[in-house]
Amino acid sequence: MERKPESHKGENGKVTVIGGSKDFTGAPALSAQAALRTGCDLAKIVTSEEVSSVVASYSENLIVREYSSGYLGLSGVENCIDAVRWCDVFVIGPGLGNPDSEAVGEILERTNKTAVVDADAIKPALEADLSNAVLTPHRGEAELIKDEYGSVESFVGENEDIVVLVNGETDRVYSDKGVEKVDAGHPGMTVGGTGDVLTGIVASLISQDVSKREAAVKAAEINGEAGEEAAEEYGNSLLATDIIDLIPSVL
Ligand SMILES: NC(=O)C1=CN([C@@H]2O[C@H](COP(=O)(O)OP(=O)(O)OC[C@H]3O[C@@H](n4cnc5c(N)ncnc54)[C@H](OP(=O)(O)O)[C@@H]3O)[C@@H](O)[C@H]2O)[C@@H](O)CC1
Ligand SMILES: Nc1ncnc2c1ncn2[C@@H]1O[C@H](COP(=O)(O)OP(=O)(O)O)[C@@H](O)[C@H]1O
Ligand SMILES: [Mg+2]
Repeated sequence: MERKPESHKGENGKVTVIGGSKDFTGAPALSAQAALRTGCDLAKIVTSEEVSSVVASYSENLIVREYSSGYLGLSGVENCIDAVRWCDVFVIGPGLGNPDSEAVGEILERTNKTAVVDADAIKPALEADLSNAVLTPHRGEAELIKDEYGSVESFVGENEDIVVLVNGETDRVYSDKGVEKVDAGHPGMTVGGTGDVLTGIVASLISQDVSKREAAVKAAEINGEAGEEAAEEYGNSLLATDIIDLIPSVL
C-alpha cells in the first residue's frame, strides 16, 4: 500500500482490538502489534479493567482503553462501540475468555465497520445478525459453523459481505467467490498466539483499503511466510512474537 507523502496520522488505518480478560492478557496485544507491523497507523485495545495496565505495559505503541471490569458484558458495550466508531476496522475475540453473547452480538449489530471475528467471539457472532465480517476460526472453532450451517460454504453462500478464513495446516478462505487455499506456514505455528497475530494482519490490511477477501488471503500468506522464516531460526520453538517481528521482512 503506497503512502501519500502528505498523509496525516491515522489516515493509513486505525484498528481497534476488543479483547483480553483476566484469563488472557497477551492475545489482544499480539493482535494489535501485528496490525501495527502490517502498516496501520494506530491500534487501540479495549480490554478488561483488571488487565488494562498489564496490556498497556507490553508496548509504548499501544493505546489501551477499558470495556468494563470482569468479562465483556452489556455494561462494556458502550465503551466498545465508542472505540469502534474511532476505527476503520475492528477485531473482536482474542482473549475475551467468557464474554456475554448478547454483548458481542450488540457490538456487531450496532456498528457498520468491518469486524474481524475470532476466538471467543465466534460462537456469539454465529447467533447474531452478522454482516460485514471476516471470521478467522481455527478448525475447532470452524466446527461450530459446520454444526449450525452444515458447512462453511453454505454459511458464506452468496453472502458477499461475509468471509471465513479457516486456519490450520492449510488455510482456506471462503467467500462468495468460492474457496481459496493458502499453504504457507509451519507446524511450529501451533504455538499459542499465532491466530491472534493473524487477526491483526487481516484487520490492518482492511484498514488500508484492502478488500475483506483479499485481506484474508494476503494475511494467511504473510502470517504463514513469517512463520516459515521464524521456523528457519527457531524451529518448533518459534513464538507468536517472532512472527510479528518478521512481518516487515515478509512485506
Ligand atoms: N498469549 C495469549 O494470551 C493467548 C491467548 N489465546 C486465547 O485463548 C483463547 C482460546 O484460544 P484457542 O485457540 O487456544 O482455543 P482452544 O481452547 O484451543 O479452542 C477453542 C475451541 O475450539 C475447540 N478446538 C480447538 N482445537 C480444535 C481442533 N483441532 N479440532 C476440534 N476442536 C478444536 C476447543 O475444543 P476442546 O479442545 O476444548 O474440546 C474449544 O472448544 C482465545 O481467546 C485466544 O485468543 C490463545 O490464542 C493463545 C495465546
Ligand atoms: N501445522 C500448521 N502448519 C502451518 N500453520 C499452522 C499450523 N497450525 C496452525 N497454523 C497457523 O497458526 C495459526 C493458528 O491459529 P489459532 O489456532 O487460532 O492460534 P491461537 O488461537 O493460539 O492464536 C493460524 O494462523 C494457522 O494458519
Ligand atoms: Mg485462535
